[in-house]
Amino acid sequence: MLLRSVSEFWWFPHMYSHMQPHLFHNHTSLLEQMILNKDFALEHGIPVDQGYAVAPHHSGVYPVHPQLYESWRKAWDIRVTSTEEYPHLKPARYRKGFIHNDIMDYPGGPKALDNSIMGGELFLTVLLNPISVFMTHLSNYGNDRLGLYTFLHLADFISTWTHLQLDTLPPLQLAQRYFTLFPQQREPLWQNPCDDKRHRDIWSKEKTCDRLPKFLVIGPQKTGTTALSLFLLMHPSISSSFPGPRTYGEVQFFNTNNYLQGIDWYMELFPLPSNVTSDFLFEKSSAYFPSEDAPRRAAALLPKAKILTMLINPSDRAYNWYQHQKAHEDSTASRFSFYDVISAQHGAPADIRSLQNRCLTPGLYHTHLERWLTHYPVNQLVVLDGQQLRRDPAAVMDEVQKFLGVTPHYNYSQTLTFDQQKGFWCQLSEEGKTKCLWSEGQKYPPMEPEARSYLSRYYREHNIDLSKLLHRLGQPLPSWLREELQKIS
Ligand SMILES: Nc1ncnc2c1ncn2[C@@H]1O[C@H](COP(=O)(O)OS(=O)(=O)O)[C@@H](OP(=O)(O)O)[C@H]1O
Repeated sequence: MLLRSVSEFWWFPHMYSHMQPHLFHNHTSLLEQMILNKDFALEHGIPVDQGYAVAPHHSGVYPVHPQLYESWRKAWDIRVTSTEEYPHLKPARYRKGFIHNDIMDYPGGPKALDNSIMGGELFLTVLLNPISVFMTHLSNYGNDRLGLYTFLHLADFISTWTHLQLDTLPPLQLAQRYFTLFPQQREPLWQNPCDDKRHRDIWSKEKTCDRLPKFLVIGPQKTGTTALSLFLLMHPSISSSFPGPRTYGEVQFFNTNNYLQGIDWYMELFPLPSNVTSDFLFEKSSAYFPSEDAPRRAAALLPKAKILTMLINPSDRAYNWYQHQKAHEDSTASRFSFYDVISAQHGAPADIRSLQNRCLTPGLYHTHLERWLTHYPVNQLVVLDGQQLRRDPAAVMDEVQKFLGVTPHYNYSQTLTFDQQKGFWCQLSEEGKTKCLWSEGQKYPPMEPEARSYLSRYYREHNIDLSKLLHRLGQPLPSWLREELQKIS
């Protein structure tokens, strides 16, 4: 009987029966189940080209199960789903859409019917959202008579009490309209699937949130973050991410398009800790510090993480960075002197202005720290002194251990040694060998006085703001900042 009326309803382009995709870890078997269903549909002339699917039990869409997205696209060319519950489970009117792997997910409405038609939650959902999607289950609603009742009355109530005009479109067009209305929602904001039991329940049992970092070293670049990472890894309870692909060993998840790969991609880059409570995973991506996106995204996924930042005099940082670019044969850095780059004015060629921007902007420490502090509480962020790390790394590492609360206490003064030839502190192995970061010491000449005084002036107000911020945070002023402030007075 149903097959005779195929043009009257939409087929369920999913797996055979009502299977939950997050229970299938293996992509191939998930796909097989979908193909079984599709073969059935094809055999009986049921249309399968609508590009729209809903996940049974809301499983696999959010928290994202990449296997589902892959199979959906391969088997059914799914382009849109209205499976609900992203990223906040309640209330319904606050739900948002997102796009992952080119599949659009936009929010649906309540599953359960309550007394919310007449001015309640259901009514508000329609009133406050230009687009609402509702699903009903034949079996849930007394063969859907209750569903019919509810929506007829809802429409009635809305047309009686408001000037809203109700309209409808097929799923794909509706989703397109949705993301035109809310372009800012196109990008997902990943949250920790283990923070909410309801999310955990519809997440694969083979995945674990233990593979997420407990702290981040956020940079900025050229302040000594690689040395800090090397020293951190000497601690028996601390491990880092594996080297990220294509980003010079850094993961760069929160600040780049890597973020769009999803959290499975991110978690794969971490080892499984042997002891979840005492092991500390971290990653260092020094471009996180000045990133507009990183603090918001990091705080959504890792709200409890500790944030380590290392600062040196921003003028020195700019100079080190420029020399680094030059050593890596950046064509603009090779053609223009440091002074030319930092002092370029508005009308200067675009390439030099772009290099200038990348060189100077990370040094606006106060601005970037304030951004991190709008997303993380003060006690989760520490500002380390990069100049002190160069002079007395054991003291900095003691401060870091205390801040992280990592055990056992590791004695860095016995395991770090100063290499006179290289001019840096290096790791001393048990066999008495030294492991340094660079094979040679610094190769470039000191900064010219003209450039230094230009930058001192350039960063003056920012340094004053930074000192006020550190004061507010109860964190000591690094020596370089004191020196810069003395120049002002
Ligand atoms: N112990 C030790 N060994 C080696 N290098 C040390 C050390 N402590 C601090 N530094 C300083 O670190 C500077 C490089 O900073 P980063 O590691 O943050 O650079 S990067 O952004 O990751 O490329 C690097 O800057 P350059 O000298 O300009 O290369 C060093 O001055």
